[in-house]
Amino acid sequence: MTEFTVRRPEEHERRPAQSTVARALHSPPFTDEQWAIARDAFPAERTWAAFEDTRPIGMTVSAAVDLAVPGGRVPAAAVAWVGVRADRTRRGVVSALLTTQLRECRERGEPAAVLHASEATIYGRFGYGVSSQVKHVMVDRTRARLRADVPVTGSVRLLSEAEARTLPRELYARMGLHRPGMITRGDGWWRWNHDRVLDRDEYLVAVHQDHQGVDDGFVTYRPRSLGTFEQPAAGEALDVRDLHAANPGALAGLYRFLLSVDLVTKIRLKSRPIDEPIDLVLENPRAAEVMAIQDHLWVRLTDVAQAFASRTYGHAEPVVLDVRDARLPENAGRYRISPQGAERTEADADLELDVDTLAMLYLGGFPASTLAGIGRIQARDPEALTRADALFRSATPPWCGTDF
Ligand SMILES: CC(=O)SCCNC(=O)CCNC(=O)[C@H](O)C(C)(C)COP(=O)(O)OP(=O)(O)OC[C@H]1O[C@@H](n2cnc3c(N)ncnc32)[C@H](O)[C@@H]1OP(=O)(O)O
Repeated sequence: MTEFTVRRPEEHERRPAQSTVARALHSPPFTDEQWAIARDAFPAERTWAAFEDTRPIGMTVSAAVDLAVPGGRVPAAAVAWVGVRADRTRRGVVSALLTTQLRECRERGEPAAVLHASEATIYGRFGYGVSSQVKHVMVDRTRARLRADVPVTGSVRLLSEAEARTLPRELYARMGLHRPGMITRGDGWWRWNHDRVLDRDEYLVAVHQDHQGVDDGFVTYRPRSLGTFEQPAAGEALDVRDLHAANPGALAGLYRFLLSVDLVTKIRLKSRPIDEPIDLVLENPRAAEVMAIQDHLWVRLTDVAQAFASRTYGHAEPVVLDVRDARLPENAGRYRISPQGAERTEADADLELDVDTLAMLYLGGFPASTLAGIGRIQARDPEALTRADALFRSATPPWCGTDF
């Protein structure tokens, strides 16, 4: 088996390394135009590549973001572009890359790494756990009518091409990280995931403005013909890519707008919050069908003590967790969690769990009692599960809302 080394790519090696991952993800290598954006969006100082001699065979990269956690936020690494050449898989390349990246993340003072997984079987072994789920919803517009009691708090306007580039950025920043799991979006994110996509795929942007004239929500969407030779009159589907609203009125206004677009028979909303009430605003809730529920944000706590210190807790008697972490053993040990915060302790543990399961608990997406019920938490004191449920609960289910 060939040897490989993990290191930062030299400047001239970055594009070949990135193209290796593009190939692993079954995409063509980057064009000059794509690379001009990608080279800034995925910074050199946050890239690791694996080389056989001078030939790249795998890569991972991350962007610096803030991650919203219950009651606060933490600096985090948003990991992307993980891949290994198809003829060099299953020989430990990604294990070496991700272990290096996780250690760097911890040393850099980022207590969490986050990602969206191509497959749900890859990342658990590296200590990542599913922290939020999403639903994909298809609305049958031919049967969907808004209930009369859905509030009207403003109006919606379509943006010009120039506004479509700038206004969503300002709005997203102004709305803030209002749910655990949300992340900040840097300039590189907007150039790669928004501007480039508007140009390439002809997305449109609509903005909701309240009665006081304040913009408070936006949706990025595009029409897609459903017509075929057999069914030429199938109409259009509206594919919703990005939808954020600062309040329920703005959300309802954006739904109202999408439902009003002529010639449309289907509205496809991808990766929406589990608790989003798109069905409940309709006279016939079954006109909004959940097509899939999926894992979305995977979190890896690289510095458990710092991560614990960065969030707030609900009201309950304290609980002591014994955390196992073979890959980053500095995290292993017992932590006492109380409404006042978290601290290392020598006290006996109430609950034992691996660090990937801790990630499921951390943002409040999965109750400790559920995780114990499926064997992911070992409870020495079953009463402690009720306390942990209350301590780790989040006011809203976590949702990332940003693809990266
Ligand atoms: C955040 C993102 O970018 S998600 C995108 C991830 N990339 C892709 O899906 C692109 C296509 N796939 C690939 O490039 C590679 O197969 C990768 C990155 C998934 C895995 O890379 P490899 O170098 O083969 O992984 P490596 O050899 O280190 O395997 C480590 C372990 O994970 C297991 N593993 C690796 N890939 C998978 C998989 N897809 N499903 C299940 N298990 C896997 C291996 O069997 C091995 O298990 P072991 O520790 O019990 O022996």
